[in-house]
Amino acid sequence: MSVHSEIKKITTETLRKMKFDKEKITMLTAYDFTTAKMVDAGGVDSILIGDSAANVMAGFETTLPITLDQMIYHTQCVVRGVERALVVADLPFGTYQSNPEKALESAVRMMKEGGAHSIKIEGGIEIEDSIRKIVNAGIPVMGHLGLTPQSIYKFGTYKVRAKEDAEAEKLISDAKLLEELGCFALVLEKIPADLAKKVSESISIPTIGIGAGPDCDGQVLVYHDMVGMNQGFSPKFLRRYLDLYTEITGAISHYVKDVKSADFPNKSESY
Ligand SMILES: Nc1nc(=O)c2c([nH]1)NC[C@@H]1CN(c3ccc(C(=O)N[C@@H](CCC(=O)O)C(=O)O)cc3)CN21
Ligand SMILES: CC(C)C(=O)C(=O)O
Ligand SMILES: [Mg+2]
Repeated sequence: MSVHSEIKKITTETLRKMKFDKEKITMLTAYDFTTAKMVDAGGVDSILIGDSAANVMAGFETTLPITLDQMIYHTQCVVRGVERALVVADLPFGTYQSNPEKALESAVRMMKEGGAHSIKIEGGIEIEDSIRKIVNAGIPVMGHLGLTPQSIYKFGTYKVRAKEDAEAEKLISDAKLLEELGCFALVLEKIPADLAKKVSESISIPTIGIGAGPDCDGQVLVYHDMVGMNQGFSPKFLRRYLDLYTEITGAISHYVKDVKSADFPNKSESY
């Protein structure tokens, strides 16, 4: 560790303390070095290398096809750009479910090769043994409940989850289980705001919401969605802070026009 480092790095302990102090936690995704530098400089507390990379980086319909090798590559790129934020990397579909040994192996690769500070996996009681195994190896685990996109073929839709009492009860007991298993935080995706509030108040680890209302301990969005690069995705929970799709396509057509008209490059741009 450098003696010159002045930036106070965010740790899982920082997030725990932020919940205790009622300071909201901010999280955004990033998948590459240049974006990670900007997201970190903007002051987010945590950066997620989401398996949403399958969608926004690779153009797949679901998150299922992305591989552990590909997630490790994205994580390596992000880690090189981050100075302050806590880095969380999604383990992709098929690398941790139903096999605790394989789960630990995947998590270790993500830490060792990817350089992540922690990992995130989707599910509750179904993946209890995998979580226990990974936590026992000293790897911080973030849980993910509610809409869990790796199970899209089980549910068939991306509709709001846990609206019925039975599903809400299971979500509450899963959240308590994740806390008991030693997860340091958990994502709550697309569930009723009242339920997210209840969960957030009933556990001591931070909840990070996406489409889970204002009472979570923090919020997460996909970078490409919040800067308006991703025009095709408009769920109600999304707030767009820029319209980069329009900005960037505008700049590109301007460049095309300048080259076609021989305006670019000019004398001062030539040797
Ligand atoms: N670009 C992007 N942003 C995300 O937030 C995201 C991903 N990709 N990929 C992985 C998961 C999938 N997520 C999703 C996917 C769909 C909806 C959603 O609300 N879809 C529809 C409604 C579907 C329905 O009602 O059946 C919508 O309104 O856009 C929300 C979160 C969140 N994650
Ligand atoms: C939407 C967030 C929580 C996620 O899991 C992802 O980006 O993959
Ligand atoms: Mg994900």
